[in-house]
Amino acid sequence: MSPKDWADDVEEDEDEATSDLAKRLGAKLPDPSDAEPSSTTADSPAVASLASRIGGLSTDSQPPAAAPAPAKEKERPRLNPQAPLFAHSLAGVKADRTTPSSAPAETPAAAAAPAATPAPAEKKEEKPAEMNDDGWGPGPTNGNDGGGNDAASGLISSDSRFEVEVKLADLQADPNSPLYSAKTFEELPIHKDLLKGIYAAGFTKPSKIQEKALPLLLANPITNLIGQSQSGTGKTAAFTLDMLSRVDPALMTPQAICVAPSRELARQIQEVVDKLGQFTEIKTFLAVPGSWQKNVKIDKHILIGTPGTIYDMISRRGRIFDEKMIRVFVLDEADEMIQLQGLGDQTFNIKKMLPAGTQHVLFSATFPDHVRTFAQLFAPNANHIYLKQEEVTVDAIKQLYLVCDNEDGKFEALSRLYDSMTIGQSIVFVKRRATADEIASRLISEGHAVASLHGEKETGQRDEILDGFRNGKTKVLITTNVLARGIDIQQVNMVVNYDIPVLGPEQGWAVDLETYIHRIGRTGRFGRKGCSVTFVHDQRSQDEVNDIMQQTGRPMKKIDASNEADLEKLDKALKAAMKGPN
Ligand SMILES: Nc1ncnc2c1ncn2[C@@H]1O[C@H](COP(=O)(O)OP(=O)(O)OP(=O)(O)O)[C@@H](O)[C@H]1O
Repeated sequence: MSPKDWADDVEEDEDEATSDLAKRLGAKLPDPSDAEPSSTTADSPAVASLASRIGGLSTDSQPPAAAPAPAKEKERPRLNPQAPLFAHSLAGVKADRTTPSSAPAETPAAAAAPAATPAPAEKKEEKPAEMNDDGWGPGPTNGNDGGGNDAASGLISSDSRFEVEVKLADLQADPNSPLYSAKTFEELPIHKDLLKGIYAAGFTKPSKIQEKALPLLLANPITNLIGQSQSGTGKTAAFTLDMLSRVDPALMTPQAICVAPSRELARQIQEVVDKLGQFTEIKTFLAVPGSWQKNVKIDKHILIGTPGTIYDMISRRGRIFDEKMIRVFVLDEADEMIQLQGLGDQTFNIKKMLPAGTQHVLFSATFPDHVRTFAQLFAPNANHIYLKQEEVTVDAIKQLYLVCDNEDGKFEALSRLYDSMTIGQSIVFVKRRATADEIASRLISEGHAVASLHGEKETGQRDEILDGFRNGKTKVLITTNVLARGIDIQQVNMVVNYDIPVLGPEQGWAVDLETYIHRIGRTGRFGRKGCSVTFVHDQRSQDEVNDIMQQTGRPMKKIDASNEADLEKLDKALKAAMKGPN
């Protein structure tokens, strides 16, 4: 894999800052091939080096978040008491809104895992890799969305239960669901103009992560937050409402930055911020390559973008925006954003330039143990909301694997799936860009509405392809890891892992569990159901699937592409997934 290929999956079109990073990464990265990178796991020396760099950051001596250094704080802009959202809307300071009585304390200990994990239902004994004979495996081994009730938790476990419909309201009333909420948005410390935006977006109740994170995020004094919640459970709205609450609309300069690993995700986040903030005066700016001009100041309140571009802007020392005005720094997909071989360098470089007292907010569906250490160094004294390992995947996503004869048999199986299934929309993940293009053109020649998207395409073309998929013009998107994280398209009811994601050579090409979890999380969003189908074509890929089952503690049902009964069941499951929870 060439250094460029390794780096450019996520930042391929970044400018100088990225090429510099790519050069530096290049020195360490072997295996020239055209594979798209998976997020990489830093090994111990890397951890040590990163930790030492964090230790040397000028802002590292960030005060305990709850008590920003007074001297530095004085340099910061003064609050505008007239600002409609700022200050008055924040938790604990809004006189006319009662702070929720159950708002968690501000100490990390008080906000640790239990905050995200209400009294767990009685656990069943785990038997990760065993299958039932009923064709679709057992219900959840332990769970967070149905307490073992297949109808509520996922797709089907027997035909008799297949028709049971579970509504979003049911899921939000189930204490074991990540969508559960004991509260309403009104009970949370959110300004009325933002409430209007929330209701206009169609949200009626907060999800668990929103309910838990918002009081912590909005409390004063400002405290950092590291928040983990399953894919598709509403993390974006949680950090978006924090940014919207903390900027002063009267100050026409960026005051919050959100970084994401891909331009597609940055665009999507910008849409969410614009939607939730539509009844405010707050404006956003998309900071991706080509979107800004040197020496032209940005007068918008919230910057959302990829880290190479934002670092490039910020390193121009006030000519694009004044970094001293930044109050909130959000890392979406934070585990990826702080990994050394991913986007870590630029993210750390941005952090170094921000004033003391900036709130650091890190969100992801995955925080592997070694990354938690980084995260805690990056966001000192943060409140933590972590999931237990067995809670990381949602049961609403039925995980299957499909056995093919060999590598060539994978395309035949895929083609068969699309010929015989009633598939709404689906995303197929492959390792190499060339494979994405090749599969797309073969499926197109068979008459399917397919597109491919990867890091080598022009940025404008990438936007057009994703928009086409979002609005249903294309039904199948063949892509690489560039879309593995964050992309939210509710009608996607199937994810195919045509190639199983693996880590780099330094990790012995081991299964990339985090990428697997994020990939399958493109379906089954916010209470909807979905299927993931992982292709197995030899002993190695079978071992990888076994490894995934073992690590997630979730069984995966084996399906045979040549078995009509299996295909029929998959078809039924996909049809159920298309109904959605509402
Ligand atoms: N309170 C809510 N009520 C109803 N829908 C919601 C609510 N909060 C978020 N959603 C919807 O849920 C979907 C998933 O949300 P979002 O994209 O924020 O998930 P996420 O947790 O960031 O997932 P990922 O880990 O994949 O990035 C979105 O379509 C969003 O509009």
